[in-house]
Amino acid sequence: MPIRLALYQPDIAPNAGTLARLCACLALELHIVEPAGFPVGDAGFRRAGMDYLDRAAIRRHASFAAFEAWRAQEGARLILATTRAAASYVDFRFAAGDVLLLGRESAGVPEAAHAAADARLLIPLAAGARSLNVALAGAMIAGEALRQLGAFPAAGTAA
Ligand SMILES: C[S@@+](CC[C@H](N)C(=O)[O-])C[C@H]1O[C@@H](n2cnc3c(N)ncnc32)[C@H](O)[C@@H]1O
Repeated sequence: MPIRLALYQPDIAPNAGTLARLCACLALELHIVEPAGFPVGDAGFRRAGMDYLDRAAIRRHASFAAFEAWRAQEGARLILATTRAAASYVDFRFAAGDVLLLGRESAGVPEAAHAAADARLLIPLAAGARSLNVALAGAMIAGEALRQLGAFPAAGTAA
């Protein structure tokens, strides 16, 4: 198991669909911490995820507490992507099984999730820039983690 991606109460269905497609293409699990701001089966989610949704391993957790119970069972570290971090994600050593948590588009994550994280990582941005789109942030950090772990799917296996 390389890393897992997790979304904290995502607001915007096409972003979640884009990340579901990313996870399907990179053979990563996607965990969604509910409540999301859109229903299961949302048209924007399906449009962005396309047919990749059929092969995406998506697990929904009813609450952050339920997500944390699952993570404790897995013995996995929680790695939070946040604009409130000081440490750049490229300087972090990822480990197999890490769960990369992405915040909601409108508000990031609450203090409890921030405090629960084993590490908080920043994608450094140009002066004055507030944040990246959540799907782009997830793709950048997942790419670095897979590079470090040598865990990209073998070339030529894409369908
Ligand atoms: C649109 S941003 C959220 C902005 C929100 N106002 C905040 O303060 O967190 C959505 C999510 O993308 C990720 N993200 C976006 N830009 C980032 C950056 N420069 N470094 C780390 N994570 C970032 C974070 O997980 C963030 O919670």
